[in-house]
Amino acid sequence: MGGYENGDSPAAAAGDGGVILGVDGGTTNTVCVCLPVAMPPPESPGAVPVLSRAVAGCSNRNSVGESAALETLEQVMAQALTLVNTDRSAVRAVCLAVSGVNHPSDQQRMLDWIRDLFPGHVKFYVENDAVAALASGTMGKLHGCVLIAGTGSIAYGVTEDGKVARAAGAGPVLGDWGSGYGIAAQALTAVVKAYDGRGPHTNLTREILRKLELSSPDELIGWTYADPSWARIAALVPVVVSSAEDGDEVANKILHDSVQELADSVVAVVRRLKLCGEDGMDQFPLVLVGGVLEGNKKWNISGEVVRCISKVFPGVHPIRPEVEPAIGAALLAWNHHRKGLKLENGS
Ligand SMILES: Nc1ncnc2c1ncn2[C@@H]1O[C@H](COP(=O)(O)OP(=O)(O)OP(=O)(O)O)[C@@H](O)[C@H]1O
Repeated sequence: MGGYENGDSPAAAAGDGGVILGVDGGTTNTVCVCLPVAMPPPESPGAVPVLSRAVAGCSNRNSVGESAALETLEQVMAQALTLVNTDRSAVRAVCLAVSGVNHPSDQQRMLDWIRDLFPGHVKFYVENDAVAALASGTMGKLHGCVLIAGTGSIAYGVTEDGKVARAAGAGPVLGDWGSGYGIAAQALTAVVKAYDGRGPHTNLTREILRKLELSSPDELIGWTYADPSWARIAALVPVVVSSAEDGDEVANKILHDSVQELADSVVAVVRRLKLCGEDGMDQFPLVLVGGVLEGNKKWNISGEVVRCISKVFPGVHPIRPEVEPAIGAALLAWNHHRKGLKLENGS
């Protein structure tokens, strides 16, 4: 990922204009990137001059508690600055996009905390991590909708005047059926139902048992109780996809229903934010992120989701980001900082 030009010292690479930090804080890990303030607007993802990139562990306060999450954020930002031989005094703006920031009170608490770490002139933007994913597809512009489908799923939209809306993303108990967990849980349920005689025969039984090295559906009970972590269940999605590709009707129905769920969450967000007019023809970006939306040989989940959405909103403009969310967060802060400078200069 990026780096500074050969021959430049890190401090020179940071330049007199100072630096911007972008942080993508997740449950699995936390990434911080450092960009120079003095850079031309990047015309392509490859043109973003990343000065440094640091990685740390989980910073979701719902998973590890507030003090551990804040400590991780502080460490990862310090490490990114050390890698360019500079310190907090060089920072002009920071965007923290962190999972678990769902409410204005979460945002306010984090702002109060981060203000004490940096000099008074630094500008801060605290957002949900979905915002960094959106910005990674729009190169820092906050407008449009992002659909994330990994272990969990969420649709999150932002308008140019700052209104936000989300749909799904509430966890499996509250109906995220398009998520990796949702798809795999439906597949496991179908296997158990078929075994009981409550549902149709499905090749998912053979394929899932083979994958888990179990010999009977009875053993699934012990397997799920042994460790019900969402990611462990969600890891079965490729088995569902390959069974559907091989013509299994139950697997195909699970994927079609999940595609509809994902499309419905995007449509709900676009409607609520009026990102598209009544005729559905206005163009709006839809950034697609997460393992479930990766391309497959035959069963193209993201392609099907976009096809469903475009029946309602033909103006949908799908984007697969070419930069990581932390760079999206940094570009967002960089854009805000640049606009602020222009206003100060009266241009
Ligand atoms: N080829 C594939 N087709 C469909 N799904 C896949 C494919 N490869 C991996 N997956 C699924 O993608 C999910 C993991 O995606 P990702 O790594 O984006 O999620 P995560 O970061 O663990 O979750 P979250 O974004 O909710 O924190 C798992 O459910 C996995 O089974």
